[in-house]
Amino acid sequence: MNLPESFTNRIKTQLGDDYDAYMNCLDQGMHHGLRVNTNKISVEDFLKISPFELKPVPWTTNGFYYDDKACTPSKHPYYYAGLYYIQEPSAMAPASILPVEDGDVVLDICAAPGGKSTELAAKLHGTGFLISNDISNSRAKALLKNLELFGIGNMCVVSEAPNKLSTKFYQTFDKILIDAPCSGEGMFRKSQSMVTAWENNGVELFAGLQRGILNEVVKMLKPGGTMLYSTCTFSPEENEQSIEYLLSLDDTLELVEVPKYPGFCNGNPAWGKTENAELEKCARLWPHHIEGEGHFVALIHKKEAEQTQVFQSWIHRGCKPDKNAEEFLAHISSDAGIRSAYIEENKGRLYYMAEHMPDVSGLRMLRQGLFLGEIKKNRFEPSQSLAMYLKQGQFDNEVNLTSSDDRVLRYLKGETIEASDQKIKNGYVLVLVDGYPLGWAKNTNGTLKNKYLSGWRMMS
Ligand SMILES: C[S@@+](CC[C@H](N)C(=O)[O-])C[C@H]1O[C@@H](n2cnc3c(N)ncnc32)[C@H](O)[C@@H]1O
Repeated sequence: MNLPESFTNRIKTQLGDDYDAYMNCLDQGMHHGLRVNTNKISVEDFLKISPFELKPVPWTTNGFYYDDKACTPSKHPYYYAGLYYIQEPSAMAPASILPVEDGDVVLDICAAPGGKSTELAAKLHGTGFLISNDISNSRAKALLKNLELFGIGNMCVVSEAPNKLSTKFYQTFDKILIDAPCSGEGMFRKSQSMVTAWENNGVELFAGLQRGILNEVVKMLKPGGTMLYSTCTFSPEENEQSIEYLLSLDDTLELVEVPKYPGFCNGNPAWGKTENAELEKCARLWPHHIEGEGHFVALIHKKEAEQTQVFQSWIHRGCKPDKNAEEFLAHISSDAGIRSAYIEENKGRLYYMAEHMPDVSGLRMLRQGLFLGEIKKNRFEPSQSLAMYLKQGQFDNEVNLTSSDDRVLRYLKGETIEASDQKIKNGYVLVLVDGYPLGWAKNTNGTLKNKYLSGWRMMS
């Protein structure tokens, strides 16, 4: 691999005797992983139907390695059913280690395209609330798609600068993930373009960006709350030194030991500026010690205080849904948990709001709550996100196809399919693969007109 001398000199000083092992491993192929969406399927059930040969990623309960030469999980219908996320294995560590619990209010501040947000949301089990933010609006669109694909409803996707968020959300969050923009030294095996970007930007630019973000998250974490800082780079300036900077902002912050799975190394106090021995509690994942591209992870707790400010809840105005929407929603069973008191309408679009929804007015917002569908010309058109949110048996008109049925791929490509072999009523039908929803179709006497969201279609 072609690496700039400025990088090899620095990493040689950093690694000492480990340098050769690191350099040798860069000439081997990268590791590929997928992470099961436990919001839709248990790991046990997924392993029963998995068409791929999988090997567990040791630091997660739901992450697995696959051989990219033997299979392409991103092209399988289960991917379109949101049963897993394709994720580099060391990138699975941060969301797995942040101890999200039911009912938590969580912020993922640098979230796009959603690799970690999708796992944080799954860990909430439909309770609490997730705000997923990314400063880049175009990347936030991909983030929204991934959260929708995962069937998440108790979320908000925003695209804001951290200082705008902190004016709104003072001491609001139980958990915060900061997967910081970084120089990406752990991405060199993925693409030579990452090396070029590293040469163009350097580590100082990112160290500055990280400090700007840390200044704001520290205000947003509740006393008693926990945050996790991660990067996919190795430079001390962006890792140990960023954590030293964070600790200097608030003396109620303390480092928590990151679990050290086999191959994980301690953070290195000598790579900081204050020689704070506590930095050993951080974890460094190096590609020559684990099967993954590399990461840095730090877990930080804010000590309890007497007073905490609770976020200003969304005021549920509620609405009486339009007659056509109401008729449609009557076909959804109550165990889907969509209660009419929490439905909001905005310009003909209906949203299901979580019970405890932070007030995000005034923020650049891409989505608040679960988008249910739209009233168009006196008809209600259900959304793709509603289809992904539902589970088998929750809509009263379903077509369940097996993954080997060629109609599944044809459906995902946007074609009309025949279903005269199925006992279904005319009108909207939820199309499933092996019991997992893919999207909507409209049945007329056994012919299913395709209603799969055009932007999500499978390319031929
Ligand atoms: C490492 S990536 C995040 C990857 C993501 N957590 C995932 O797992 O898919 C860093 C992200 O930070 C975003 N970003 C950069 N500066 C930011 C800022 N000041 N505030 C919020 N997001 C920022 C970038 O647009 C980028 O999407």
